[in-house]
Amino acid sequence: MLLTETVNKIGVLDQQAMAKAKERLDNLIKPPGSLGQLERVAVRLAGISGQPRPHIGKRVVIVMAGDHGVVDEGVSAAPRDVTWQMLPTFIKGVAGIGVLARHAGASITVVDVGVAADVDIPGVLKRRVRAGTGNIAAGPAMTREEAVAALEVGIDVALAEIAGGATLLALGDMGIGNTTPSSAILAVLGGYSAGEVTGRGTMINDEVLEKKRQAVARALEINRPNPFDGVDVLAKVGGLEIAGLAGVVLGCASKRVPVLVDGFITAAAALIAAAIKPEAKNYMLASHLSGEHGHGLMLELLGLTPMLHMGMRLGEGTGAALAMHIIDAACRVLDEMVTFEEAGVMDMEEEMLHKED
Ligand SMILES: Cc1cc2ncn([C@H]3O[C@H](COP(=O)(O)O)[C@@H](O)[C@H]3O)c2cc1C
Ligand SMILES: O=C(O)c1cccnc1
Repeated sequence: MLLTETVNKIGVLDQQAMAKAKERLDNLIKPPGSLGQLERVAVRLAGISGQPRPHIGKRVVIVMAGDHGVVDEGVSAAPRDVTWQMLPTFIKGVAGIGVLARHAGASITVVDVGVAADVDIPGVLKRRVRAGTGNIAAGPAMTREEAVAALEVGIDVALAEIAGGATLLALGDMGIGNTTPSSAILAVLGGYSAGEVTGRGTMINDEVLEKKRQAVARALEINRPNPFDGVDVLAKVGGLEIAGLAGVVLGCASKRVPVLVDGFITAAAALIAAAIKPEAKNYMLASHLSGEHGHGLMLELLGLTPMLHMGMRLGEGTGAALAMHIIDAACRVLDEMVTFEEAGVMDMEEEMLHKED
């Protein structure tokens, strides 16, 4: 089975490459640690790739799309059909992710893992496991077999991109209603109540927010997901695009390729991947802190520090695409800055010794 095979390949970070990267950063012509998180990102990339001076070349944003039965509860400000209607705009490069991916030199791969409408959109990879999930406020989102199939779609897509030369993948989501299952996932895996994790998604009003909280509470009550079984949580209160994205994380981790987590929905997918295989967290980088309430709690559970604080709350992979600029900057600093020795600049320790003389 592709899932088991992939999970078994996921291991620890390369400590030797990290130590070498850290040593070089400490010897560059600057006070130690003065480039802050940029340095920590560079060290993490070294540990992921196993290269003391990592190079990021081809990068791809993978946008997974799926629909959600829970939309019937009136939890979103947008109608279900917006899910499929957005897909051609991704392909044309005119949506938020189109612009930001282009700006970051990334291509976009759009995958239909579970759109409800009977449509075929040119340019979209059709890997539909089922036409939308069941309503989680009334029963499970999908069967365990469907959850595994959707996870494997994600693994398959990630492995194909990596085989095609991608050295960095970013997660993007499209699915009206998907902040509801994402809230439910956070509640189960973080041990929170529905009230603590449910936010405004597409900027819903107070009345809709209350309905959404109740839908999340009912989803937890009716389905009783097992927090120690990531696939069970995914099948009972997840989503098809969330499953696909969790699969992308596992695929990247199995190939030692860094994966950029975007906002609330992709972080829910990252939580599922981490519940399936805790070491998968090693290969994740948090791009930004979303404006969606609860995203910070997810990143905390994952042990990730976001690079950007932009108040973005769109999804689609937009925050992840923007953070690619930081990834590039981190690699270039590590590779292109010179050491005290290379520059013939007296290093700080040496100077201290002189002062003591
Ligand atoms: C036009 C439009 C474009 C989007 N692109 C991403 N989302 C984001 O909003 C949705 C989640 O919010 P909720 O759970 O409140 O429905 C997802 O599709 C997510 O990708 C969009 C939403 C809309 C309306
Ligand atoms: O954090 C996100 O990515 C997000 C938040 C609200 C709606 N859609 C996406």
